Amino acid sequence: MQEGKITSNEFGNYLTEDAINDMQYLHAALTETLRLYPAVPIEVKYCFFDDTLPDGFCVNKGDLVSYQPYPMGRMKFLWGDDAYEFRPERWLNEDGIFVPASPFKFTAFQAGPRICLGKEFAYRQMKIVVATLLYFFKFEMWDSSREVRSRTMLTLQIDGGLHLRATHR
Ligand code: HEM
Repeated sequence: MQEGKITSNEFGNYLTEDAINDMQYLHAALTETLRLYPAVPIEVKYCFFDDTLPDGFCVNKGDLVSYQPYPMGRMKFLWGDDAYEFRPERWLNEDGIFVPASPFKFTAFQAGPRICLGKEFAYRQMKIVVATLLYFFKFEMWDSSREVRSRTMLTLQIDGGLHLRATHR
């Protein structure tokens, strides 16, 4: 620990409700990460009865219907020409305040009555962990020439892991 630096326990005291709510850019960066790399990349639903979807498409009992957060997060007609770019600013208004997208467009947490119950809790956890790590450490790729690829399982995983070098700030 460098002289003059606070400890991680002391840093924790700064992570109040207000401080976490004020982390608008971090909220945007986490959302942008989930847009491009949704933890659940592909979802399948089973129809319990015949039904008509909002666009008029008919489904029958026993049909499987899939919605796919991974490709949806990269569709240019949904996100614009820079859909493949990691740009947290797309989520912020001119005052730097996070503006949520419809959960039917940003589907990483699903949407409707069965939307992820832990969504807000997950954001809080992610903000606490990321804010603490970034306060104390700088991260860089262990091998900057390596291309990071994801692997689609039930959840989205990083092929071969993500090897980083962490140095104290
Ligand atoms: C970044 C983190 C998370 C993501 C991306 C995420 C995503 C999702 C998704 C896509 C579903 C729908 C699954 C399905 O029905 O097929 C879901 C459901 C659910 N999640 Fe999360 N989740 C996250 C964190 C959490 C946490 C931390 C909790 C608990 C504290 C949680 C609790 C739940 C529960 C209870 C459901 C079921 C809701 C229902 O079926 O009515 N999630 N989540």
